[in-house]
Amino acid sequence: MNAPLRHAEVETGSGIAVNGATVTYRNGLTAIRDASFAIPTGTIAALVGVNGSGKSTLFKAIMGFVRLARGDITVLGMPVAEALRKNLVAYVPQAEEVDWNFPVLVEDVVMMGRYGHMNFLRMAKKADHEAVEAALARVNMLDYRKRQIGELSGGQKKRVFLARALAQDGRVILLDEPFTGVDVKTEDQIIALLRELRDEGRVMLVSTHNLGSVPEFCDRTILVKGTVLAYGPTEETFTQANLEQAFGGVLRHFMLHHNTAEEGSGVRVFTDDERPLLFEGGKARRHSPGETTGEPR
Ligand SMILES: Nc1ncnc2c1ncn2[C@@H]1O[C@H](COP(=O)(O)OP(=O)(O)OP(=O)(O)O)[C@@H](O)[C@H]1O
Repeated sequence: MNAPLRHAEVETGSGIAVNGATVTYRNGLTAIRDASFAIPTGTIAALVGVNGSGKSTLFKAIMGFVRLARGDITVLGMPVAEALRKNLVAYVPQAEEVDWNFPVLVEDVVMMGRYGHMNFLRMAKKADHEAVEAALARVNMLDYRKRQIGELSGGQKKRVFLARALAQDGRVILLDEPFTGVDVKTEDQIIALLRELRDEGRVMLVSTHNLGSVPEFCDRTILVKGTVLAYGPTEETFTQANLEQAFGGVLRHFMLHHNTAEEGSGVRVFTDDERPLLFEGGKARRHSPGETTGEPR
């Protein structure tokens, strides 16, 4: 019998359930040990941790790219291999994983999301073209459909890969650092889109270094450091104490170097996109636009 999940949740509509997962790479390094978390459908969850903490390894495990030495993962209640066969898992990669010099048009990238729906000849049908068009319209990139992918800005590239996930109609969407290299406006657009997708009952798992945005739009947070340190509703897990455990000195360094001011129980953390994160009584919230920052409250 499997060990019970930490913060045991019995959820109907299970989105992703990772139970005691351990991944050891060929060189003998165990990147993730005994990791457990569960995310229900209709959720945006943040996967938060420092570089090398194992976020990508968890993504790879959910996409079946790496084998589990122990434990198991189910996606929408089925084993990973079955969910992949049914084309249910979509992936939005980090910019660094993509060869931007490869000569391919925006609409061709989005069409790749349809491959799993086509037969082995990969002949696009009317429905496939319609899905590509709808996906590009949804991310406001229809006007760029004939552009070379390498000719786009960082935020536009992200939106094209989001459109690919939409064209695929993935019920579970894994997004690796979706806010790196995008401006605040694009970040807001992406967040708005993720909220719509959540309301459609999809599951989004978002790996991010941008702590500032997490309490704003992620319902759940999973803190990673070689294992899952904590997971659950963001208001319970995204606490100063848990973040310090996950980030160790890095969080303090981050605070020290970003004009943090401590007053009473509130610690202001000025994040890289200039929208500070504020810890009050150990809990985080983001400053609202217009709210004064740096002033005693
Ligand atoms: N193919 C591999 N073979 C051996 N070790 C690996 C491999 N891929 C990753 N690792 C190691 O596993 C650990 C976790 O790496 P992982 O890429 O999952 O971290 P991450 O949290 O995604 O980091 P980042 O934020 O930098 O993307 C690291 O120590 C890394 O060096």
